[in-house]
Amino acid sequence: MGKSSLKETSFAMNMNSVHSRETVCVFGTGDFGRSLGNKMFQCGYSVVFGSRNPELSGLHPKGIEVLSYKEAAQRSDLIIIAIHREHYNFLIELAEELQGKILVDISNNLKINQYPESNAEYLAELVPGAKIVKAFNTISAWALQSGTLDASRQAFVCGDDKESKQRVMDIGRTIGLTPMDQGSLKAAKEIENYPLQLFPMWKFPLYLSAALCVFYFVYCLLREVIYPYIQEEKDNTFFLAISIPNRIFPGLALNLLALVYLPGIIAAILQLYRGTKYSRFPNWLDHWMLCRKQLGLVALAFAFLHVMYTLVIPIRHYVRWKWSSRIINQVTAERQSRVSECLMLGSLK
Ligand SMILES: NC(=O)C1=CN([C@@H]2O[C@H](COP(=O)(O)OP(=O)(O)OC[C@H]3O[C@@H](n4cnc5c(N)ncnc54)[C@H](OP(=O)(O)O)[C@@H]3O)[C@@H](O)[C@H]2O)C=CC1
Ligand SMILES: [Cu+2]
Repeated sequence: MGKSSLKETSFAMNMNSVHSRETVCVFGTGDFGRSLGNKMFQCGYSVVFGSRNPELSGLHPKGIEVLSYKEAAQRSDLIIIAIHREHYNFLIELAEELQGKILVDISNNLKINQYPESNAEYLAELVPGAKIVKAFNTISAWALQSGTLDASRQAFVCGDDKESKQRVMDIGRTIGLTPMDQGSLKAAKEIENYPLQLFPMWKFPLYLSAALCVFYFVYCLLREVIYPYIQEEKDNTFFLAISIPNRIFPGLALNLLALVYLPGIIAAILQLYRGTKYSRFPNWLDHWMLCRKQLGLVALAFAFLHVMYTLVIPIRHYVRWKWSSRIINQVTAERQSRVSECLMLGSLK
């Protein structure tokens, strides 16, 4: 390591320790405020809570102070608002204390697009003198408490003031998250919708396979049931239960598998065409690439169904064979008994 890089490292460490002693204020001693406050405290920040009833909120590690909202606001220029949007109103009265400070909005809603504006923009309207940053809303209180952040380290951050955003991202990094800058405060609405979108990457694969399924089914229905009926008055409706599905499933599985590989090829061609691999893919291709795993899993599910149906078919054939052999046995047995009856009658005459 060169001398200059050593110097840089020690400078960075000094910067870190300066950051670590920074005081952060958290408004609200609920689940999330407590978890985030404790986590920041563990990571070396000095934490002050603001609460309606400072004397009632116990259970804080030594060294963490709980004050009234007004007092707490005066202790730091960075305040994390761990309160539900519905209770933001009281912040208007604190406008003077909050003037010029960084307010971090971490709130979520219960429904997608519940309010016309995002919670962060609403906060900006209530406290126009403050710099608002949206962050940490996709991190759960439970994950912060239990330390199981592996799957959800990404913390989306947005805000209009670059410096404030940077400070919030520094806190995120210090407590072990991976902050992702999402741009200006306009992105807050989208970030607030993230936790409410269930399995966002499954939507496209599921809709696509449903559409393909319907298409193939109608095609097979026309070809194997309706056409023979019109042409030869043949009733093939019994194909509907097993034969047709079992023809659709492997085809679907193969088609979906092809769709798993196709975007990679398109992307490669695009990169060759553009002559660089560092430019962004168009949105549709990006989304397609991101749901390849889900497409592959749906393909696997169809392949599995195909296996199950294929195993069912021999059982069906066996049952048919068993019935017909029983009938044949009965018929031959009856015929034999008739023949022997006739023989008996003949010998009697
Ligand atoms: N829980 C979670 O996992 C996550 C929560 N969030 C967001 O964090 C915010 C807080 O959530 P959470 O901690 O779970 O909620 P809680 O209900 O546990 O806490 C909310 C806190 O808000 C304070 N508060 C201030 N004014 C009022 C009021 N008028 N009525 C009621 N409470 C008031 C209270 O603190 P005090 O009594 O000290 O005044 C209360 O403890 C929400 O916006 C939520 O969307 C975001 C991500 C995850
Ligand atoms: Cu097969």
